[in-house]
Amino acid sequence: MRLALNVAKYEKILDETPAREAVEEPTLLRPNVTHLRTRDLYEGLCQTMGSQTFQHKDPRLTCSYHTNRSPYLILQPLKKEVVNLAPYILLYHDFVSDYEAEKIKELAAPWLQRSVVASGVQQAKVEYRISKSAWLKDTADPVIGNLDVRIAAATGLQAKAPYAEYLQVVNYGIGGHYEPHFDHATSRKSPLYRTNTGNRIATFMIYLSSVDLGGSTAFVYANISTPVVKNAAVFWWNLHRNGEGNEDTLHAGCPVLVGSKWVANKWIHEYGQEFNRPCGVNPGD
Ligand SMILES: O=C(O)CCC(=O)C(=O)O
Ligand SMILES: [Fe+2]
Repeated sequence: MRLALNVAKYEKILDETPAREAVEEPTLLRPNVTHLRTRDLYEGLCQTMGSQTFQHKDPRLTCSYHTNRSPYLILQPLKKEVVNLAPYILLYHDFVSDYEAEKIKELAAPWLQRSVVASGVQQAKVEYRISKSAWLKDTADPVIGNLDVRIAAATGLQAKAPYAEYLQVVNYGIGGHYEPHFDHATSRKSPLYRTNTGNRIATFMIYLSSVDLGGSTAFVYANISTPVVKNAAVFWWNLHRNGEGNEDTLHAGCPVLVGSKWVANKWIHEYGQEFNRPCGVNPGD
């Protein structure tokens, strides 16, 4: 009885509702920007999710214990994997412990906000970066302060403000991604220069979670993607020794298909590193 009444009720509503005009779906056009022309490469790399096996082809892509002549690392060497030579990309396995990864996420969680990117002199929310992020000062907790010490030991660079940015913690939900971009500023007007410490010479990015599917970091021109290896950290130089941006570092955070992805970024700036990474004039270095 109830069912029959419902059917009659909804048929009446349908009869009375004017037919909706066909809605034309807007076509999503990809802007004609150089790095977006690499879209197909990017999507291909996201689909292979770090399964490239170049390691077998080049003996210079090694795994080793890394002490960097630092007393800190002699006691606790890092597991370093050379993932790519040009651009130079390293993966440090087990760079943080499970406890540290959980602590960093716990400290960041209350402060997460929609991520932004540098847009001219300002910062803007854009649809090509879908995630939430928060900044953590080294004084927020001993775990964060210790991390700076370890990053400095691994890279031989100064990792504390103002020579580096605070730690940026990023969370991507399902569908979260960051399309191909450079970490360094490509314009002198960028807000990155506000601290007067130059451009971002290097990126040190720690994976604080694993992901069930998707989410690898794709290096478009290097033609590799690094899978999300929990507790591992990726390092690369954004700038050549002559201070110019290395365009081969174009990279992306692939869409997360299943799971929740967490990373922490430490961006190291040029100034203060003069004796740690001396300048050079060769545009290839
Ligand atoms: O999430 C990733 O794998 C890459 C993130 C990234 O490139 C960035 O935050 O600048
Ligand atoms: Fe990036």
